[in-house]
Amino acid sequence: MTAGSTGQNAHPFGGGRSAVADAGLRVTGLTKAYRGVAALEDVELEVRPGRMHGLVGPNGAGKSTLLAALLGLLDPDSGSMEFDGMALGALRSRVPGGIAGAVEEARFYPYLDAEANLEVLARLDDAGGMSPTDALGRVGLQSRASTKVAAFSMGMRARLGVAACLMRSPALLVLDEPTGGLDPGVAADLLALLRELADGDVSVLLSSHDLEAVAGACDDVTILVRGRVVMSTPTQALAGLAPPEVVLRTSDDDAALAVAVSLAGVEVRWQEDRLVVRGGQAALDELVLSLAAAGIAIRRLEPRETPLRALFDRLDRAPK
Ligand SMILES: Nc1ncnc2c1ncn2[C@@H]1O[C@H](COP(=O)(O)OP(=O)(O)OP(=O)(O)O)[C@@H](O)[C@H]1O
Repeated sequence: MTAGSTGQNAHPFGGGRSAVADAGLRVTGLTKAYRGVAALEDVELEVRPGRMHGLVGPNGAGKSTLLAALLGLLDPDSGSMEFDGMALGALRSRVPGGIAGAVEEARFYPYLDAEANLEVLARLDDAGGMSPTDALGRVGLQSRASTKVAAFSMGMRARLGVAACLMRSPALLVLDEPTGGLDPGVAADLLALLRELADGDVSVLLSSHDLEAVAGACDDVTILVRGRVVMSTPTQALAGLAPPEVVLRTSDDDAALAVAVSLAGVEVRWQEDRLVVRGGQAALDELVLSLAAAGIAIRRLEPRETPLRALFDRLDRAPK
């Protein structure tokens, strides 16, 4: 699917939006089923102005369905979607200050250069926003304006997709898996670009199944599992929600087990021939000090998973 847009005249790009009551995006009770099978169930989502918001969930969680509904590419069965306090359905005019984005990857003519591709879009979709040249500059592709898109890497295509959206001067940029298929370094660069936009005047809503990457870049995260929101929180609050499991190897694992079970806040179990412990940072610090005091040397203390992965797995396993 290609870029879609909704917008309104009342709050053009930039100035004045913060004064709007109910500013930003608010989704309430959104439901969508495909042939009777629920893809979204009673979804609530809020993206406040100037924030970068990650929508995270495993495959099939409903992320693309939700973003497609926001971009007007499919109709939900029920619920409401409002932007700056106005129903999205009523905002399908192509004017600055609305929502722009892409579900699935943005597509371009491979035999045209980057600037020509954006010029085609500008002619088709006179959004009155940034010029192709300015949009290319904004995403760091100014030196590639005359390069045919056929020669573009996936990272450059992703940036060009962002540039296409920026030509609509959106207040909210909606991107489905923008880092999907990108090498970690390229993905990090793209997230840094989106972060810059969010630090400017474009709120960003992006989907991903990489909770770590999202948590590192976004201000807020909403976790969607099987069509339902299971958590929506500032990303700072994620740390410590689910302490990770840690593999512990010592000079005397049997004695270490006895020490660990005696400590509050530490869960310990054997997994095959290894000790696996789980606890918050303070509890693990206490374990380390207690092992040292008992004359037990620590040979390995290594997370088996990141805290966010632990959280994600726990939410994914939770009963419906
Ligand atoms: N056009 C469709 N027809 C029927 N079922 C669909 C359609 N699109 C999505 N679904 C189903 O709706 C559910 C949510 O799909 P969706 O693509 O929104 O999830 P997602 O979180 O974006 O997954 P992924 O990360 O794999 O893209 C899935 O069970 C999917 O099979």
